[in-house]
Amino acid sequence: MEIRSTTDEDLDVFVDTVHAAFGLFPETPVEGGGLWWSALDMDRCLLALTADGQPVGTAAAHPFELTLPGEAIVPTSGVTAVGVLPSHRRRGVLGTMMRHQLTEFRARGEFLSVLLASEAPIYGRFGYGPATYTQQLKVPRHRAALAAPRARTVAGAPAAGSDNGSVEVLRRAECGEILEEVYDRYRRAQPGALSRPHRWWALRAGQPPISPAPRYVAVHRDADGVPDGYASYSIDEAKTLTVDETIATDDTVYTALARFVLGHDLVAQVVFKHVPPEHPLRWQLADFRAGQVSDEMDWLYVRLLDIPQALTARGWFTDGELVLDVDDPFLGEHGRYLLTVQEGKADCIPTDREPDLSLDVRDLGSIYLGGTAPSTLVRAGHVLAHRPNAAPLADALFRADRPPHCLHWF
Ligand SMILES: CC(=O)SCCNC(=O)CCNC(=O)[C@H](O)C(C)(C)COP(=O)(O)OP(=O)(O)OC[C@H]1O[C@@H](n2cnc3c(N)ncnc32)[C@H](O)[C@@H]1OP(=O)(O)O
Repeated sequence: MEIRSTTDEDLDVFVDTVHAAFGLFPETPVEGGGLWWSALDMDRCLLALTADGQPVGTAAAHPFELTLPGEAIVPTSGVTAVGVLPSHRRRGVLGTMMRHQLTEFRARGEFLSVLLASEAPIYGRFGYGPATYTQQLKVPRHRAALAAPRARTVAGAPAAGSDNGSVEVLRRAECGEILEEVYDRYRRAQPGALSRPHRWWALRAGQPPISPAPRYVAVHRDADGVPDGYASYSIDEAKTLTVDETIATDDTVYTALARFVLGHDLVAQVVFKHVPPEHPLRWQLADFRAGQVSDEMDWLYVRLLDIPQALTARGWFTDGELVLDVDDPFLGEHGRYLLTVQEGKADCIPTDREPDLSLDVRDLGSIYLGGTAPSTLVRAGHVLAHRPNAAPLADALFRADRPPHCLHWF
């Protein structure tokens, strides 16, 4: 089995092979782009070939930036387009491609990698753990009233800022660069969010609202007219208004956009796709049970490649000290680290002190962004706590400024 990097000349073979692996036929290119694979960087793709040169496997990586807790922005490779022909499965082709990729990422100086998994059991063995989660929120319109915010200042005035902005509805094709600019501001402050490289928007490569699919977009502007949020949506024959994504640079803007779609005439229900866990919108509904949560699922998987670098890159919100004993069976590595957090910054050095927690690198990937509590993995039997207060201390340390969330599909 040979694994080799591709060039632009390999695009057709790559696209045919990955589609055959998924049992699909490649779509016919359309003018104006819109095809997911048009955004691939061919010099970051791999082909697996048999001894007689037949392509049987594919893997690709997008160069993204990932926002970590504390608004730290780091480069990462987003693994995608992984496929092995049905005729060549379970012979180790994927394992060989994964090893090749991880070596390449490290050679580029990257200390973590991410992906979205087609099936949850595939990637744990390669050191990837689910790290962000997403869910749908459905609200019947007749139960969609928002409660008045209860928080008051000491002087008794409402504490929540009122929205001084405005909402304008545009067709997707009329939005110009507004969505790209607003998304970029949003993702820089949202832990777990990925950058969307300009070429994705230019090529219309991705899911709505990036793709050319027809959409209306409610664009929110601040008091000075500067766009600071949007909700891209469509309404079907069953009178369901489905919001592809609600992107807001702060909570007041999110509330204004939610209020707008929830108040839309001639609509029976509103479905918000991709709501982050613990999002305040459910609490804002006057009728808590009006918000029906469904389709909760894992989204971004994280794989650490350099543990001290990764742990010192993110922001921290509680001081403390923890010894982590980390096993990386796929890469055949093992390390014990003393993590010391002081005033928002971490130091992470090798140690031979007794460990507080012993864990697999995939589980460290799951807790890294603050979206999975270490104590949950202790209770699940995956992480071993060596003393009673190790898990609560780890929970407090790893918790992020807000739950990580990613809604970029790749
Ligand atoms: C990030 C993305 O692109 S997600 C898209 C992933 N691709 C797909 O789902 C397309 C359809 N599936 C496929 O193309 C293939 O089945 C792949 C790519 C998932 C796996 O490729 P293979 O070459 O068969 O995997 P490989 O032989 O290296 O398997 C390595 C191990 O993973 C296991 N494994 C592989 N696929 C799966 C799966 N879908 N579910 C559970 N375990 C799996 C194998 O059993 C093997 O375990 P072992 O080492 O204990 O024996």
